[in-house]
Amino acid sequence: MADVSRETPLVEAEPDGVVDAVFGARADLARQYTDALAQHGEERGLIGPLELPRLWSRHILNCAAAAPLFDGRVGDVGSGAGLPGLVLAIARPDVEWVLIETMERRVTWLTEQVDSLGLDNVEVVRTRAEEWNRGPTLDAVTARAVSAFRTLIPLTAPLVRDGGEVILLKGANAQAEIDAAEKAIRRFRLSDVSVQVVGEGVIPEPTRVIRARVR
Ligand SMILES: C[S@@+](CC[C@H](N)C(=O)[O-])C[C@H]1O[C@@H](n2cnc3c(N)ncnc32)[C@H](O)[C@@H]1O
Repeated sequence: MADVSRETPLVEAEPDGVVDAVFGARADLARQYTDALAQHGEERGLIGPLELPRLWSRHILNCAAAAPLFDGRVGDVGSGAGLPGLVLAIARPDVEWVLIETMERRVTWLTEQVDSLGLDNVEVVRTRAEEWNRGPTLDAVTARAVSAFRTLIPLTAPLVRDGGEVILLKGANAQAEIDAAEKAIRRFRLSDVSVQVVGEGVIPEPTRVIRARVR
């Protein structure tokens, strides 16, 4: 008899029509990546089992909703399983993505996914963001679930060119995180710091981002 106590939690069914609406012609690539994460994410230490029943709404679609905000060459600091970087690279093949991740086994996963999805707009770089050695060359940097805005500023702003942006995926506390980051905002010369909600009326859980202009 099967040991039901060790069964994997059910993966969330794809919300009706939303994946096609968000990813368009790239919807099958998004499904391929989501299936891979559902199948291997837990055993490879990329995603907790409690996330599987909300994999589409809380993770994949939540990241994809931010896709229209980016242009040029964009870094994702602490990409982990590929959130948001791989999802964004699927949704926006016209943008170049640099996935910046320090942990070797996560870099291996990201590289495997880039290969199997056939993405030619993604570079995976194994480094700590603090040790990035290409200077302020990116048009924008994003991050999700890495740390509070106050501590993310020194990890992201130095990678961004003059006039570029940090665009960070955040939760309900976004405004409180901005209020707590006053010193770092001044020190790294950020301007136009704001909270924006994207994906309303399209995805089940709209996404909050903190946006700020660098220098
Ligand atoms: C909690 S996970 C979040 C992963 C993913 N962004 C997500 O939303 O699921 C944080 C990731 O950031 C990476 N990380 C933490 N600090 C970092 C740093 N200073 N530079 C690069 N990667 C970092 C960790 O190795 C880990 O993969």
